[in-house]
Amino acid sequence: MTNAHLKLDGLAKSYGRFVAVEEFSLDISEGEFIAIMGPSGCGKTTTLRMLAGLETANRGQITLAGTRIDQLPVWERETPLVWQSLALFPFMTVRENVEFGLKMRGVSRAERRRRADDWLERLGISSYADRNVARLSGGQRQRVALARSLVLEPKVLLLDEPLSALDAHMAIKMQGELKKLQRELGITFVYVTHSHSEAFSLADRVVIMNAGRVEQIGSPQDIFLRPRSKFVAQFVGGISLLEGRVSDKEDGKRFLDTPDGKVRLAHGAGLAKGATADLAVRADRISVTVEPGWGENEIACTLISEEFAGAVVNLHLETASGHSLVAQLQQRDLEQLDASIGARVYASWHPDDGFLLESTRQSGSSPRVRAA
Ligand SMILES: Nc1ncnc2c1ncn2[C@@H]1O[C@H](COP(=O)(O)OP(=O)(O)OP(=O)(O)O)[C@@H](O)[C@H]1O
Repeated sequence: MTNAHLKLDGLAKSYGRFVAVEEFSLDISEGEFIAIMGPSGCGKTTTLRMLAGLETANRGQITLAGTRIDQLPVWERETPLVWQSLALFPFMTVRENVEFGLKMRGVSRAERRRRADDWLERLGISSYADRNVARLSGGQRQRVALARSLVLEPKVLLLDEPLSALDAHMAIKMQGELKKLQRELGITFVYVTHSHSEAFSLADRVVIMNAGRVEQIGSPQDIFLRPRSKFVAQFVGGISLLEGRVSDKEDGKRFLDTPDGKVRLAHGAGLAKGATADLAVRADRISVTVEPGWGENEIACTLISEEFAGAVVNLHLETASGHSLVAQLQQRDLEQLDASIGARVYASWHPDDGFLLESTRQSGSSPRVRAA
């Protein structure tokens, strides 16, 4: 038994021998905001289309509020999809677009109008009600697309990169509005996006996909602070990875032998001697100095480049073995560092700030084509 509102159980989709989605399982609670992320082609849209009923899964089940829906046609699913190209009817007015779904469901003219006008009002687009949608800005069209789905009072709203056509300013504004709306209505959102900031600021849980598989599901904090695999660490960014072999215990402490020297692992790092492991350290936990001797875990590096990112600056470093590390400094600390590009510097961190990745699967290493 499960009390999941929307349950995806082992969903899989192939096109010929190409595996678009290998196995997707997720229990979603009522009113939860789920974001699905991953590189282009990893299977995000295919997953959403299976939920919407626009694609038939080869395997697996979808259950909504205890009822199996994967056999139902699109119009009986109550899981409308709002997608990037919007697909509004260009020859209709804003109000006609919003009323369309209700008309298809046989709702009376007066009731259609009342409900459509209510949503136009809520989304701040009443003054455009009689305008042709072709004469709206991207942000206005986005609101019409939302109104058109929300007027049907869906249990789940599926959104495929809904803000990708908007400029950065409008996208941020709409992000806030979407989150507010989702909270107020208590509707479950499943939201596909390429934008890290959208996923991490909006979602209750983020799903990271890679080559048709789910790599990690967790709260934004979990994913950001505790990426499970090398792939997720690299995808999320801002994390330095060091490969090595776990060495003998010395004075009760465990070390990792890396090509750039020995580094101490956090207490409780439970790996057997000789095991290979990937150590991850967040960029904001790495200190950079021009003199050695400041930290317990210290690696000599060359300063390769500085990347300004507002109040902070990312320093890209290279170890003697050619490994890349990234350290995030405050502008003030950078001024104090006084090191130019090409200079020898020392990257250090506290052992407790390093964590071992659970899985060492490489990006793109999973076979995606089934044997004939
Ligand atoms: N109808 C189809 N026939 C064959 N292959 C398809 C079909 N639809 C999708 N694919 C392939 O399945 C894979 C997953 O596609 P999907 O659209 O789900 O990716 P995505 O993660 O949403 O990518 P993007 O971020 O670029 O939109 C891709 O390699 C795509 O080319």
